[in-house]
Amino acid sequence: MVMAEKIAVLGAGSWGSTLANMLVENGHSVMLWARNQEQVDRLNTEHRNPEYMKDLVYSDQLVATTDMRAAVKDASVLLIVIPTKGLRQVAHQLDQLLGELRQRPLIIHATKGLEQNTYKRPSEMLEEEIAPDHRRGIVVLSGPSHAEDVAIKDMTAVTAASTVLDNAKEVQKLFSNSYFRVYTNDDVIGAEFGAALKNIIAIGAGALQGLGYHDNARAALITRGLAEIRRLGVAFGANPMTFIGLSGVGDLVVTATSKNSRNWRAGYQLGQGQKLADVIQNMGMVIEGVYTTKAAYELSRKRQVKMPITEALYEVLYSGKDIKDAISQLMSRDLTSEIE
Ligand SMILES: NC(=O)C1=CN([C@@H]2O[C@H](COP(=O)(O)OP(=O)(O)OC[C@H]3O[C@@H](n4cnc5c(N)ncnc54)[C@H](OP(=O)(O)O)[C@@H]3O)[C@@H](O)[C@H]2O)C=CC1
Ligand SMILES: O=C(CO)COP(=O)(O)O
Repeated sequence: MVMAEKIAVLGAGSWGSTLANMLVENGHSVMLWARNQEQVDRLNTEHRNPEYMKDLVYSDQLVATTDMRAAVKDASVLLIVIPTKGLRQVAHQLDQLLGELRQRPLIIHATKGLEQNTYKRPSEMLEEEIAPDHRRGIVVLSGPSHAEDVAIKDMTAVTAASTVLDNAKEVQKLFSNSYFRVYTNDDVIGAEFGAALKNIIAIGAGALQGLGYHDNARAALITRGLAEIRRLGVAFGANPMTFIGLSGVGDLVVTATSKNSRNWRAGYQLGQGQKLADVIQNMGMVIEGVYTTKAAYELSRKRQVKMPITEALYEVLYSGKDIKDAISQLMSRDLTSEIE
């Protein structure tokens, strides 16, 4: 039997609201923080989230609020599910609150990306913004987990990664249930690089499908995509084994093969000839891979790590290169060995 905790979930989009609902069903007392009052009112009265996960009827035990202080007060655990772009600012606000409230919760995040210009991973941003005496530890929750599947209680397995294994084990106990199984890992760097970079490959996989390519092309992209994800991660100290785990190949496969993936769908629409600006505007949810492609491309050049697929996608997204030309160029590079 798991001890019931007071948990604050910051970020009420597709993933934050789904996880908040699951944590309520796991027996915890959960407050979900969002910045939109109408969204909060509808969550509290109709138990629906107007813009995200529209088919999900949320538990009537889930309490939403726009007051971050009320959400965080007395919470022993905080789960942050804010897109990469907004993470630092929310973490900064949170740090001030935790100082005032004199609290030191365990901080979990489920954000998948790299910060623009600094190339920081989410846990690095959290470490920089939240003072050590305002937190017990930081844990990454990652892995193949579309909110759509978790909302219908489909079988899901993910990773809780922390340099302090006891913290990862705590998260494992809080989140695991009959359909959601959490494994632990001590490789935060690998978990975060896997999570961020798989979105680039998912856009590529969607684009291939949009262009009419088939199974062999997708398998090639996923496999060679994993090779460059691992290359960059290992250059920053990741354990290579992490990339054959849930937060590596697991998340890559789910995202690069599913219509539930926002990144895959974005790629598909690009492959069908839509403009990037229209794709972003019409998605209505974050497409992390668009921004991660830029950060990863710049980082790979800085570190001199070869990432040909990321580079090709960067040129398509940011320099207006035709996708078909990018594919021809990728296929006509010097022939090389698979194993480095
Ligand atoms: N969706 C999924 O299945 C999964 C997503 N993830 C990751 O989780 C993160 C969130 O994704 P997801 O929930 O899908 O995204 P959505 O686009 O569905 O929702 C984003 C949420 O974050 C809020 N938000 C954005 N910026 C800020 C900010 N500056 N301050 C406060 N709130 C903000 C939005 O609020 P508002 O509505 O007011 O704009 C919204 O509630 C991403 O990094 C994603 O990669 C990880 C695993 C699975
Ligand atoms: O990270 C995810 C699943 O594990 C969600 O991916 P998308 O953001 O592409 O939907």
